[in-house]
Amino acid sequence: MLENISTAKVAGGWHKQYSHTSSSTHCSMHFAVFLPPGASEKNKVPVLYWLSGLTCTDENFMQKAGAFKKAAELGIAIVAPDTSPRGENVPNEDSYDFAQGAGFYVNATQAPYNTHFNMYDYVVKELPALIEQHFPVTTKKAISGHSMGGHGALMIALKNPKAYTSATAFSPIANPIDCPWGVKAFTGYLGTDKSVWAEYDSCELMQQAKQADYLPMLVSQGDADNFLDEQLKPQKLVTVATQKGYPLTLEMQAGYDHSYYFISSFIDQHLLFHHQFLTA
Ligand SMILES: N[C@@H](CCC(=O)N[C@@H](CSC=O)C(=O)NCC(=O)O)C(=O)O
Repeated sequence: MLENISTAKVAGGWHKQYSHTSSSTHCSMHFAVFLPPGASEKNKVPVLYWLSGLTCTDENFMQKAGAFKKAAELGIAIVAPDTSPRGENVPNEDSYDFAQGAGFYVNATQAPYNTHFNMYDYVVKELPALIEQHFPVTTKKAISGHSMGGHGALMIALKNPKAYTSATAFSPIANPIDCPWGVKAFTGYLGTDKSVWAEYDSCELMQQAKQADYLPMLVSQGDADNFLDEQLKPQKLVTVATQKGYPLTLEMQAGYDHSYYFISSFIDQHLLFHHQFLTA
């Protein structure tokens, strides 16, 4: 059962927020959807799933990325889930990089997080099924995200290469098993067995990928990003991609930081990148 929370016309289309009870996270979840003008049961449109970063909700991308005009022009719907389960009964911590607002798009195995923190299942299975049931969309899907959400987008595409036409990321946490944000989150959600961590690490997954499962990837990274060297490490993904002949392009952008100012500067390019594969 979907509950509509807000509706606003934008760029000739519609931005809407919903809540629903999730069978994956066992709590109420919020998501936002942008429907381009003309989307209807007779004219279904493909979907870009957007995964946000630490501290975000469904609102950050929709309010700050400036994606609506280009998505409207290209006829692409955008769906932005929250970044974690939330609520009084959901475990939380007094930190910005773990628990609520920081689900890392994994299925937690460790108590007390394993009841609610199943964001992988939510994003990969439950949310697309819900979107395809209730909105005028096709089954063609692409995926993108920022920082923690960039990790989520690349990792989910690598694990489900037939489900997505293409994947892009802004400033992704490219190798979470080897950076402080990732080590903290994976220890808390997945325990200490690093073979389990590897199942959610884009570098490890790309290393295992079969050529028949390769899909086009674009990564944009600002060179003035404070998190670049310690947390993000996109060059490690490029090293694997080069070894494997994987079709990943990393574009370093001079002077840009980690913020939505960067995302809003290049979101049109990412939408155009996905459009060519969503409409092929
Ligand atoms: N300590 C900072 C960190 C929060 C931050 O920078 N969040 C980014 C994503 S970082 C990686 O996942 C973000 O998107 N913030 C929201 C926004 O609208 O900019 C802090 O707590 O501020």
